[in-house]
Amino acid sequence: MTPPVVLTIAGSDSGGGAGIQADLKTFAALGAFGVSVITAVTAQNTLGVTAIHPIPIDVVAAQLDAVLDDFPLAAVKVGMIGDPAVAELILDRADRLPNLVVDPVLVATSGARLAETASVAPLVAYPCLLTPNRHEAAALVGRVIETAEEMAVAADELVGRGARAVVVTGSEGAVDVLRFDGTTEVLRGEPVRTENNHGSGCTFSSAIAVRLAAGDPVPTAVRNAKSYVTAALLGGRDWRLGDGPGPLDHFVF
Ligand SMILES: Nc1ncnc2c1ncn2[C@@H]1O[C@H](COP(=O)(O)OP(=O)(O)OP(=O)(O)O)[C@@H](O)[C@H]1O
Ligand SMILES: Cc1ncc(COP(=O)(O)O)c(N)n1
Repeated sequence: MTPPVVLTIAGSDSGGGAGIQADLKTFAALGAFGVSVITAVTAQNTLGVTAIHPIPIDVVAAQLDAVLDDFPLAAVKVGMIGDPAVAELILDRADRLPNLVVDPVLVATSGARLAETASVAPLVAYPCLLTPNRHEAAALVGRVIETAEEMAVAADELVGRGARAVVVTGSEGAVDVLRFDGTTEVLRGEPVRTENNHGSGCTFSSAIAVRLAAGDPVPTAVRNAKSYVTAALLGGRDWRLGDGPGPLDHFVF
């Protein structure tokens, strides 16, 4: 059977745990055919990021148009975009990008800055499904976010700016807050004790995109994606890949 085609527009992680590599593994694990538009090449491993090379905007646009000219897309995930021009490009082609999920990647788990807040700002006002972690949500609304209540207020504020739905993720505590269609849902997952969480946000947003492509309504897609991330965290809990925070086991099933 022909699988749904899901696109990732994101940066490459040479360490294979986050970015394009995590996205394509997630798509494959969950039954979608992945296509990709690379916005930046990072030299990265589990210990940190040593170089970032943004791809020239005309090459980013050429990749996107090559994909759009030949594939029927069922969903699109956006990750690291180092340049506001990439956000403008996505907005320009948005009517051909269904089920748009935007992970506003700003800082890697290792602490390295991957993008400026201004580079994702144009997309935040578009009716997409936005998946900031607490720190990214804080950067977007301009104040510190700690509690689930503060996550809910921030999610509501971001919906007010134009997002269709917002999930603020809580990392290790496994408490996420979804704001969609006038209601707030607090999702309490199983906290996994692990060092290996590199790429959890990339994996989560990619899994949401696949579930939307499969026809799940937004709240179901988010819950299913969360279950998948928990399973992938549990699967990779005891392996050692690199000396720093390692990747998840995307093929845990
Ligand atoms: N240790 C953990 N145990 C259970 N769930 C976790 C854990 N760490 C992250 N998660 C879940 O993973 C998903 C992704 O959230 P997270 O906050 O880690 O994203 P992120 O910080 O943006 O990740 P990244 O920086 O890798 O993009 C959320 O559903 C979150 O609850
Ligand atoms: C290319 C790229 N995209 C996204 C992330 C965020 O993932 P994490 O916060 O787990 O490092 C990353 N490290 N690298």
